[in-house]
Amino acid sequence: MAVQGLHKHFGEKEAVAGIELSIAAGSFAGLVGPNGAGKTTSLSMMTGLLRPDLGRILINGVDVWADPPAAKAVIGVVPAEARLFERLTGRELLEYAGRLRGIDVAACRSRAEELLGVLDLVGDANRLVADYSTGMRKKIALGSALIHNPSVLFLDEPLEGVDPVSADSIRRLLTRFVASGSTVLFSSHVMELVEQVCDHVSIIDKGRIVASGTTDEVRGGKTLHQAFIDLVGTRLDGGEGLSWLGSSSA
Ligand SMILES: Nc1ncnc2c1ncn2[C@@H]1O[C@H](COP(=O)(O)OP(=O)(O)OP(=O)(O)O)[C@@H](O)[C@H]1O
Repeated sequence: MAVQGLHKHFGEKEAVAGIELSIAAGSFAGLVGPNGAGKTTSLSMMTGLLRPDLGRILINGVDVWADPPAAKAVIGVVPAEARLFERLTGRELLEYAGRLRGIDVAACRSRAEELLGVLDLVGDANRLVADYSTGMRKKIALGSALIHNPSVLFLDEPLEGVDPVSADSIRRLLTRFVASGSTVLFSSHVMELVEQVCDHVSIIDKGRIVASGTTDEVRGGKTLHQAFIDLVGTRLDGGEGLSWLGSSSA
């Protein structure tokens, strides 16, 4: 997939200021950046949810904003806070997601069972999504985004609020998905995770890509955490102000 000259303003605020990205098929790519850097805005434009002011996004050569149905047919999306059909059970939600994607009933059923198994949700498959925990919601949203076997999967903070066991099942599923030749692009604040799973990393700050390449290139011999701090800078000056904070002051 490729992103060319992507821009977005909200009033005076330039949220995304000319992003260029090129991610090869079969990559496990991470988009990292501080709060407010423009990750969610960029992902929303890439997935056809927010119209760019300028720029193009190409997925398998299809321009997302010139032909949204064709582009959306080959992508899957897991937003940071997925809006799910709360009154369906987990199993029903997966089957429904498959049916919406035009997959026949028998295939939806068998794919849903396999996904429930891999995501460790078999025991909760007949509970309403409204009663799911944060981690279970992330997992069922991921299953719903994968059931049509997309070529590119976009995830916004996929492991936020997810316990280590669920995080591991999500990570394994994504790794398997990428190994089959599909592409993952996800945003995260968790540098250790990105460093561990991603072969491609882009760092975004104030709406601009400040580093992009293989994980080793971007790290440049340091940890990704250190490279990130060096590029983006520390946000809080530890020496100035806050003299009242702490037990030594009255
Ligand atoms: N709908 C909106 N209206 C006005 N400003 C917005 C809107 N959405 C985002 N912004 C602004 O655009 C900038 C980028 O926001 P965005 O949500 O893309 O950042 P982010 O990198 O995803 O941040 P976080 O890591 O905190 O989720 C921020 O300054 C934000 O306040």
